[in-house]
Amino acid sequence: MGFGTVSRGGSSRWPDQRLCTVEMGPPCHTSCLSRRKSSSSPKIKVDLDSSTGIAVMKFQSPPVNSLSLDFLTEFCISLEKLEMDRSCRGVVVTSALPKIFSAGLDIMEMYGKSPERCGEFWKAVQEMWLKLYGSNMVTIAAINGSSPAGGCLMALTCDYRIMAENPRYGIGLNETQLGIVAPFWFKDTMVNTVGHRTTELALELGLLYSAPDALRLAWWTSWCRRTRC
Ligand SMILES: CC/C=C\C/C=C\C/C=C\C/C=C/C(=O)SCCNC(=O)CCNC(=O)[C@H](O)C(C)(C)COP(=O)(O)OP(=O)(O)OC[C@H]1O[C@@H](n2cnc3c(N)ncnc32)[C@H](O)[C@@H]1OP(=O)(O)O
Repeated sequence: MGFGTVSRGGSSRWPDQRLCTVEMGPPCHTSCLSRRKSSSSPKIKVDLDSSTGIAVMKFQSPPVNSLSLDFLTEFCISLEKLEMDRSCRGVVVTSALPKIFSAGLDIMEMYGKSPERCGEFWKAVQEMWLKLYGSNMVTIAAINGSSPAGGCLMALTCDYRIMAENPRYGIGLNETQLGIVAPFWFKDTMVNTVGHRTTELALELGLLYSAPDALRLAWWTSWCRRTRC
């Protein structure tokens, strides 16, 4: 798989060449296996191949990988652990569930909760964004399912995106369709990737894009024809 370039740098873990390639073929002889480190928390599984320096972080929180306080906390801890592991240079975030990358913020976290709990939740959302955006590692979203709202934010916050081509999968900041306003820093993250005009239209209308449409609008430079990638 090939990925396009973005202007982000300042890390020794970034490859010298600005075009980077990730091979995700079958690993499988013994010496390779011994370089694999796995860890699993209830909602997130991480596999790090120290020989390539690439970790795959899989979301496994049925039914829709919604971003609950627990999910976000596990996400940040997993990312921090990889950040501290000098053998890890890049991380692919993806879903272990069929059809869904992430349904975005867990709606149940925003309903009938105490102000303290709401504050804790919102801080965790911001923490996820800050940690992912500020990561020293190369971050890649392999979007193998629908990715509305907060799920889209997470994908946009990565350095690179690849999306599985399936007409049922949509990605976008569709908050307007839900009657809520995307926070300014959600909007800014989208502007940084696709520019002002596309963002303005997308947010006003609460659009969800298919992979080919998003590709045309420069959300990414590659999409994957398999439904699972
Ligand atoms: C405290 C906070 C303070 C301030 C913040 C204030 C405002 C924040 C403002 C804006 C930012 C908002 C960002 C967001 O991310 S809001 C969430 C937006 N996401 C959605 O609306 C997604 C809605 N879901 C879907 O479109 C579909 O479910 C999906 C395409 C993901 C999957 O479709 P599918 O047909 O496969 O499954 P469903 O039958 O629809 O759902 C299965 C199951 O999952 C539950 N579900 C779905 N989405 C969520 C979610 N985001 N949070 C929690 N639960 C979710 C759904 O209810 C079903 O449950 P059940 O009926 O029990 O089976």
